[in-house]
Amino acid sequence: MSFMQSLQAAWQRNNSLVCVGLDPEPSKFPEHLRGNPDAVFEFCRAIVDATADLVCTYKPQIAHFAALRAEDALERLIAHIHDKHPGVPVILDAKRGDIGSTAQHYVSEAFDRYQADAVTLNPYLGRDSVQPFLDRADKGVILLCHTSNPGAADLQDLLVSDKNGGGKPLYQHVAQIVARDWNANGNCALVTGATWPEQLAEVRALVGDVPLLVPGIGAQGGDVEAVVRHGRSSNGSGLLISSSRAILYAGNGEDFAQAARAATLELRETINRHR
Ligand SMILES: O=c1ccn([C@@H]2O[C@H](COP(=O)(O)O)[C@@H](O)[C@H]2O)c(=O)[nH]1
Repeated sequence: MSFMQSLQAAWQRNNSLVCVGLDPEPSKFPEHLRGNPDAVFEFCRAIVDATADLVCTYKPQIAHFAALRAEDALERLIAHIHDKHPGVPVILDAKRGDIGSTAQHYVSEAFDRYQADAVTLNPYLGRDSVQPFLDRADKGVILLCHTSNPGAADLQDLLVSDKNGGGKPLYQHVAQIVARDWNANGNCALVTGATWPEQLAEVRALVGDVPLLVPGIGAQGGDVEAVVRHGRSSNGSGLLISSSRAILYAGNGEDFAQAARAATLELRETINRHR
């Protein structure tokens, strides 16, 4: 099954638009895991096993593993998700982007080494930097459009001129070229931050039913109701609403995974109330 088919199936099967972000931070782990040499894997595996029936995707952020020299834990974690929770796609949040020859290695990193189903990319280097990913029609290609951070406006809101002399913000141009030109294989999605609901609505209006990965609720303070109202697709779906810290660190005792489950359940219900 392709990423898009798995995503559609997971949206329906789990009645969920929740994407749980897997961002391990050992200083926030519960006491009983602290001395464990495999704590990163054990922590993330417990979260996954406690939430897999409530989510549409998982999104491990690669820097959180690489900084800890825990890339092998990330490989094992993704293998575990595929093995024990088949049908829940994994997005490698890597935000890659480079010239074509190097991009091929990033393709291999995401899809061969880590066996991810989709990867986040920075579109700033242009079409040829993304093409090797687009060519993997079975894999998801998720392009930064309007990110959730305060500095997103510094560059992404700058007006760019089109061929007819009209102007529009860069993020709208990204949304349009991805939906119109880069999505020939139907495997593209866009990152649009929850903290910018107006821009989210503008992107949705430009891209039809292209899926939107929406980080920025929970710890970053985005409003779930506004995200759903502005971002849902024509059938009340089309969103991967991502939360990491608010779910991972909902509890810090021995029952941390159950606390994460309760937080995921609550988020799923809040989202579904507004769909
Ligand atoms: O625009 C973006 C793109 C990616 N992220 C990533 O999502 C999570 C958010 O974590 P929270 O704890 O839910 O705030 C994190 O991995 C970021 O690198 C983003 O926040 N905004």
